[in-house]
Amino acid sequence: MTERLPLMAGNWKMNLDHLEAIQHTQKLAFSLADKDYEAVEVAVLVPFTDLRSVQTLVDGDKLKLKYGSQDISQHDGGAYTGEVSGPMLAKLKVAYAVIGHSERRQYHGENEEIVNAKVKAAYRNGITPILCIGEPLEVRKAGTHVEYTLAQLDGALDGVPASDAESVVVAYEPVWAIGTGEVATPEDAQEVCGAIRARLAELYGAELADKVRVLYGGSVKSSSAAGLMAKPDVDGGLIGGASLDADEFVKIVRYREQAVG
Ligand SMILES: O=C[C@H](O)COP(=O)(O)O
Repeated sequence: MTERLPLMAGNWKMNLDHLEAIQHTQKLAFSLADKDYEAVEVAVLVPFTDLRSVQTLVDGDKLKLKYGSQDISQHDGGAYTGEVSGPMLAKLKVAYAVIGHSERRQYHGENEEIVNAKVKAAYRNGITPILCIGEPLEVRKAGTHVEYTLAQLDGALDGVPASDAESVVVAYEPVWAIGTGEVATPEDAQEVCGAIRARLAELYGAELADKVRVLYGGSVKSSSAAGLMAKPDVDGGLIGGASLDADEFVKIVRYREQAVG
């Protein structure tokens, strides 16, 4: 089995202006040591207006912190008012773009076709997608959460070749656990993350599936991270609210020091 480097990615959502972003990034940079980065890849996924500030800090101070955007346009340029393109993001050297977050699906009408086009736009521009999938509460209650989530995965990766898909990061985020304080149990997370890897194996082969990092997201805190990370198919976290507190985020990065709750 491949040794997958865990990824802890902080999704700031629509929080922290560019001045606050500088402060927050400096605090993370000060707190995180080389040994943290050796054990875990650490990324911040920031509002578009923060990207240039974060890039300047990362480049200037040669930080090992990775950064990315929370969205990407499906188009590479043109008359698309308000959109930010892959080439623009690539110029800012973003490593990642979050694609298909449930908040974008819910509030911005992003369907499978758009998510798929955005995944392709990211790859076209050398950016790694963090592809978010996961079921709403009613689907969980109906017990069809695995099928629902795998259908989202199939749709998002439709027509994506293995040479691209091998680097994808998939984030399983059950909508009922996002921002609610209701974290999925490690067993819930493993059930779906394991099914995602199995589907990747069906689509692209076991070797590729073994390399892909599958994250869990939804109310992750330092008190729950170790338990989630103990599961074999959970390779990291997509962390919203808790990533806005630098000390708490650093504790999550150091989940190995926390008790498995
Ligand atoms: O992208 C992050 C997820 O939406 C989780 O957010 P949360 O940790 O605030 O629940």
